[in-house]
Amino acid sequence: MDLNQSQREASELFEAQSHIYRHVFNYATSMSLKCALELGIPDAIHNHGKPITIQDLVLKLNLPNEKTIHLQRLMRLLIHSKFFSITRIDGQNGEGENEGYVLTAASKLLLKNTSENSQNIPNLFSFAYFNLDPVVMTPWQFLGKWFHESEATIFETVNQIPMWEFANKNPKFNGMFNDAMTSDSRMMSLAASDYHEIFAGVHSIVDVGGGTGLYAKILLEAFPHITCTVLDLPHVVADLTETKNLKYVGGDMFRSIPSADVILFKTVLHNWGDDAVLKILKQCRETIRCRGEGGLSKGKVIIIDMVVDVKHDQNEITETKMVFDVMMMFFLTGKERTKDEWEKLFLEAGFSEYKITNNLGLRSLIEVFP
Ligand SMILES: C[S@@+](CC[C@H](N)C(=O)[O-])C[C@H]1O[C@@H](n2cnc3c(N)ncnc32)[C@H](O)[C@@H]1O
Ligand SMILES: O=c1cc(-c2ccc(O)cc2)oc2c(O)c(O)ccc12
Repeated sequence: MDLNQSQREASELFEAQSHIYRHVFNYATSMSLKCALELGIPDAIHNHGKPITIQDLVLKLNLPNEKTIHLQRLMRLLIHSKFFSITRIDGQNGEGENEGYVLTAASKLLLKNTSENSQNIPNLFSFAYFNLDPVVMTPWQFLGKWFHESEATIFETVNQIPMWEFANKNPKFNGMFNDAMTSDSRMMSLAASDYHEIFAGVHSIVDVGGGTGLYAKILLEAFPHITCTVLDLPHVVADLTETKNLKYVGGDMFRSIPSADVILFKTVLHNWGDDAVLKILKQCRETIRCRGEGGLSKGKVIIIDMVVDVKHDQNEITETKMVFDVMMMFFLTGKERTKDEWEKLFLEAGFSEYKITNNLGLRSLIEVFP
């Protein structure tokens, strides 16, 4: 059927309305996901060991029977958002056909961190839980206000002090943030064994801003001959257990970075603006130069962070990288960088070459050479 001009305009506006509603209510999907995590739905489905009917799910979650229909509707949204899937179950004892919920790749990553599911098995429960907590979500309400104010970040507009200081003063926030970052680091175990070439000839690593050391442990498991020093702020590394080849140093990367064959920054440099990153990279360049003069291997810097690539990345990946970019800007004065933006910093800091490996999903591994 041919549409006339006014029908075409109306259709375009209805589409625009739908687009607006989808984005205005994006938070409803996030909050429904949070609800599923609070209720323990992924674990209940996982522990059932086979597709679970809505009736059994209500029982497992200890919910009142009258909430069955509400749970079913929550599940319908989360199935549509690819967090769960539904499959047919052949009825037993002549009960006829039924349907059961199963996990998807996304909900398998959201199982709670039980002892059965610990260490290096990827798990993003703590990451999701932290980012859906009111402490993290509330400041987003004040973006407009922040644009009129003089604080460097929205975190300061809302909490009066920068985030790292806040973490130092609030053990609960510090614990939740570190757990979230550790949970994000677990994903790295999926690619560690691909890095034989990258870590060939490497005997020592300093993981700068390495948090509680999970990524260091993943690397040491894959390359046991290496020794690793994790440098982080004193309140982050206090009371952590060292091993023969894993040491912790409490300090400030802007003051001093211990020397090593590899100076590693995993999701650290995107927390900072260009001036701060340049300062850190120049310091790394100097450390590497001095090692060369001392007859040691010159070494390299390894950065694990996002590289924004609108031309080649899928739309969903680009959107996520841009969300991280504004999150880094509003909360930490940081940014997600394009290849050209990274290159400019490397050259300005005195490095001559770099190589990007893309096998970490949203993140890339960048080797930077003197
Ligand atoms: C986003 S987290 C990344 C942690 C870890 N690399 C990971 O990927 O899980 C950034 C880390 O930088 C640390 N950090 C912030 N300022 C620092 C400083 N001045 N010196 C050393 N570490 C710092 C934080 O405490 C935090 O652990
Ligand atoms: O996923 C995150 C979240 C944060 C974050 C968001 C809001 C806050 O009030 C504090 C922290 O920070 C992150 C971060 O620094 C990082 O390097 C990776 C991920 C996240």
